[in-house]
Amino acid sequence: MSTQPALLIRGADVLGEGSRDVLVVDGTVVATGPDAAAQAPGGTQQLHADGLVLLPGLVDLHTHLREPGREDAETVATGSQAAALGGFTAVLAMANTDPVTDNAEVAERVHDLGRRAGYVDVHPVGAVTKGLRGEELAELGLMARSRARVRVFSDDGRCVQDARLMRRALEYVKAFGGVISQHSQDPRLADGTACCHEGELSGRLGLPGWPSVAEEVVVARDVMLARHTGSRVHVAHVSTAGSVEVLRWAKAQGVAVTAEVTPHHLMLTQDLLSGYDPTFKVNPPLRPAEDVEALREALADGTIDAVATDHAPHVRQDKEHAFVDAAFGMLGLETALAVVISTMVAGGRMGWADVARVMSTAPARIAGLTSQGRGVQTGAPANLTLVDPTRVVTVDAARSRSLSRNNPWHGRELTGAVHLTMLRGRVTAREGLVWGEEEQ
Ligand SMILES: NC(=O)N[C@@H](CC(=O)O)C(=O)O
Ligand SMILES: [Zn+2]
Ligand SMILES: [Zn+2]
Repeated sequence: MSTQPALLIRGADVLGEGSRDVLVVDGTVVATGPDAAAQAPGGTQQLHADGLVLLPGLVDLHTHLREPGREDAETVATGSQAAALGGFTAVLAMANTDPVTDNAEVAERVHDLGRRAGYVDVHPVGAVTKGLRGEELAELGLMARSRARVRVFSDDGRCVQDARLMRRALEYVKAFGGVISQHSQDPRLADGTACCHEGELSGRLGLPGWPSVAEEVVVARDVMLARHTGSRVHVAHVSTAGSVEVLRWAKAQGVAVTAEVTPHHLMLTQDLLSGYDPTFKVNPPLRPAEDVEALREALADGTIDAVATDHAPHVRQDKEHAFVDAAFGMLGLETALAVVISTMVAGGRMGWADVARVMSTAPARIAGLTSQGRGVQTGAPANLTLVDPTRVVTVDAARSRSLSRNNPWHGRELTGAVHLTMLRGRVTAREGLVWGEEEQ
């Protein structure tokens, strides 16, 4: 392994708490503060970071990398590049691949592809049930003990509908500190055709309705199963005010439940569907403004623990259909931080320490990652993200590193841009370029 030159980051605003120098040697933060410069060994490179905010590297609990099986939509390498450009140093790769990540062999393959690409730590999520069929449990223990050390399990894309299976899965993963991440959608209340928030709009547009209660009944049930089993449940892509109410109650009872919200559910509303553009078709659907407001409030007050992208790339042929026939999902890795800054920081609802909590520390804790989300402290691995907090960027879908173009942010002005991302001291992305392109 080649050794990295030491790096002194000068004058960055660390978590918004004031400017400090940070010295990185051999992939580790070795000093912060006034004496960092004095400790720098000969040959240390300097990075002038005045006006930039330094955050711990972001961790995404919910990414679809599509490999194996749909390498035309995304690969571990291209998704990892998009992640690094978005300020991430670790991503959890969902199990709805082909073949499904429901055994140790596929999990290790995804893990190793991530290692080889080298832009972010790729942690495979294991399926809860074999083939995502919802019938029998997948090889949870074997995946946990594999080289991939799987801790997060999800049938995402599908809901684990059977309460008995969900109960057994929760009991099983408790033994090794795992967590079940649930795609909360009661398929009897919102089937596979449901694609528009159920209400006046779905009626007017003539689209099959996806009622809020289809999410809320599953969240409520799972909270009770978590309480009963004493195990951990995580609610993926929370989208309604009612789910927030259930979460608030459950947390007050001390139930081990955590939840994530996506950037799109924090900013975009259902009225975008009136043009029938399949770019805005996503599961769960975009909701009314009242839900968006409830989600923002819940993120700010800690009821929702984390922001997760649900980056869901799809090739043109799967998206360019009549709205009802198009695939569900939208891109998110490269824009997530800017959306959080634009919706939560710019208006003063959250500070930088909160951003670090919801996009790094909390997701790392939920996923059981010990070398991520550690903050900017001496002795911690140098997984870091430098942000230009006031730069306004107009999103251009054509410039994305993702192989797919289903980008709901195209043409939007967002505040905040990733300046640099570092994984264990190595620069993985810098000003729109990824590692390897830099030196040319
Ligand atoms: N979110 C989506 O609309 N789609 C996801 C699956 C999922 O997260 O449910 C996908 O895999 O495309
Ligand atoms: Zn889902
Ligand atoms: Zn998903």
